[in-house]
Amino acid sequence: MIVHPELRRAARHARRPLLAATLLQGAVTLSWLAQAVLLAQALAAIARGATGSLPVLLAAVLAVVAVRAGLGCAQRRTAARAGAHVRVRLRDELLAHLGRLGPAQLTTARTGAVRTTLVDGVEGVDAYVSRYLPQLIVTLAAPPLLLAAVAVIEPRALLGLVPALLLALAGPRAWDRLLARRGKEHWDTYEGLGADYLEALQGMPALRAAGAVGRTRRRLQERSAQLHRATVAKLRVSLVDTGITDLAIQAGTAAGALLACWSSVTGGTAPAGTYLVLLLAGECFRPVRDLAREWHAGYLGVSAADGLAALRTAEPAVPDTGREPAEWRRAPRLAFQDVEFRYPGADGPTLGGVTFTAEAGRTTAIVGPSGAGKSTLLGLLLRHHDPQRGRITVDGRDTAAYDLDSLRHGIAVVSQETYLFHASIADNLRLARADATDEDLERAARAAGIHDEIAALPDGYATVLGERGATLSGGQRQRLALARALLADAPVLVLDEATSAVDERREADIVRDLTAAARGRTVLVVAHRLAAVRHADRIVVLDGGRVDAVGDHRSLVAAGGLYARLAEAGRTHEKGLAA
Ligand SMILES: Nc1ncnc2c1ncn2[C@@H]1O[C@H](COP(=O)(O)OP(=O)(O)OP(=O)(O)O)[C@@H](O)[C@H]1O
Repeated sequence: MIVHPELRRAARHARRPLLAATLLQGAVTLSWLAQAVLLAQALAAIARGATGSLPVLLAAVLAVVAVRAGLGCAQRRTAARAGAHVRVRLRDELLAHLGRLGPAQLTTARTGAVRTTLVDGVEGVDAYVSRYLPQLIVTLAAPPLLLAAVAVIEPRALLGLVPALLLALAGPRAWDRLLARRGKEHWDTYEGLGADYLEALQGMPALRAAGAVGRTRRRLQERSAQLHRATVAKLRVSLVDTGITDLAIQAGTAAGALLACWSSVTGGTAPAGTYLVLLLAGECFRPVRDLAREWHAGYLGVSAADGLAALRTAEPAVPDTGREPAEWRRAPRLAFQDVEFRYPGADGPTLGGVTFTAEAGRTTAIVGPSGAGKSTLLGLLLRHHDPQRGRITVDGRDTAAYDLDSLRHGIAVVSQETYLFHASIADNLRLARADATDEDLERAARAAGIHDEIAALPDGYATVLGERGATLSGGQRQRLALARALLADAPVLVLDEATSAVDERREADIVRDLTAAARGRTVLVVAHRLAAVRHADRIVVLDGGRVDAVGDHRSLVAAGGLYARLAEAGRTHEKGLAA
């Protein structure tokens, strides 16, 4: 009888249907009581030899059975509706919260584990809330009423029923803590296995290339065995629970019946009363038995409750307290002022006092060696984290002053890791703008250098892409993601190695077309290959988390610093490839 606060909270999403389901469950229980009364009267009539009233009594029993069938049906429908409501609201709430948490959370949580909580955990909550909770309320309310009825007819029967009922309800509580612990262990193992499988499936090409498929299979087998052991450990405790309840039910029913028979033999109770007590003794325990059954259905919800609570209450890496809508009339100017940032738990700062501006409506490139902090800068602009010192302003206002959703909406991003969904090309593009016309899609695709390839497909823009865009090449995926970002029509466009999978010739063409298509927007580009950014209005050279130099291609090459060395290294690499 574990009532986790998270599950109580979830139940609030469907107060009314749950109340209706509980009342209907109560009515079902009352119908059993009515049936017991009628059967007791029929049995007493048979004992007396007064069979004249039997047809009426038996017809009444049949009517009660029919009514109960109807009530049961309505109860299950109402409970299913309540459960579905809880599921939808809970998933929606969790997804919205995950969206607010941003990528910072997803670098610490495993995707497979989050998926298990969102899908299986929420299913478990549905069963707990819609089936277990109504039965729990009925189980707490009905037996006292039945005991009161028995007390009126034969108080001595209570000597057997009350202790047994108390044992059936309170006995298993001694194991609640252990059961909760085992449940948590089981859930953690289950979540871990889900995450392991997802990772193995997604990383199958890498595993195959590394010849590590066999090793991974053995590791997954061991994890499955671990889950089996956790399930058995949990079942053992659960079985003790059920055993105690069953024992109490059997003993209580037998003791109640014996006491009623003894009372009848000694002339203390009339036959009708004895039959009624015999039948009511069984009815006292019916809700307890039903509760044990529903417990097994809703148990997964109890196990998942901690994980759900952790997900729902996870603190975003940045506070969303800004109220200003990011609705810039013109492309805004971006300014980084003495920005210092250290990742949580990192030894030293990743950025140590970065200052530069990206002028409104211009293209600014950020270049530098691997690990210089380029992606980190872009992450700070999008407020995946906040800097510990310094400011980042957009259109003269601190990024923290903007409403987080609208800030991120105003900045379209294409990163190295594009994400395409198992849907048509058009649907993938329209994620950026649901009301975009076919002409809009085509214009964006042309600018991103992918239109001709889409048009050559038999189904064109209606072509369904495999999961993560599996049916496209890396370069095509990137260009589609670029088209999507252009379609978003955001005043700021951020490209983080957005063309890294495209060949160098193509990259130069795309960047030229893109610059034309993005004219009027403020564009921030990070690229390894300097050829992709040499035409940028301004180039910021970052090294070891500090700005090494700022200028245009010509002046930076002339200055002969890090940029010139990077440009030289790029040229040597190109020659090497050409040779
Ligand atoms: N989530 C994180 N937690 C801790 N450290 C991180 C995290 N992300 C990046 N770093 C560290 O911050 C430093 C800068 O990383 P960043 O990705 O910003 O560099 P970059 O210049 O974009 O590199 P590249 O050109 O290779 O993409 C690196 O040393 C990296 O290890």
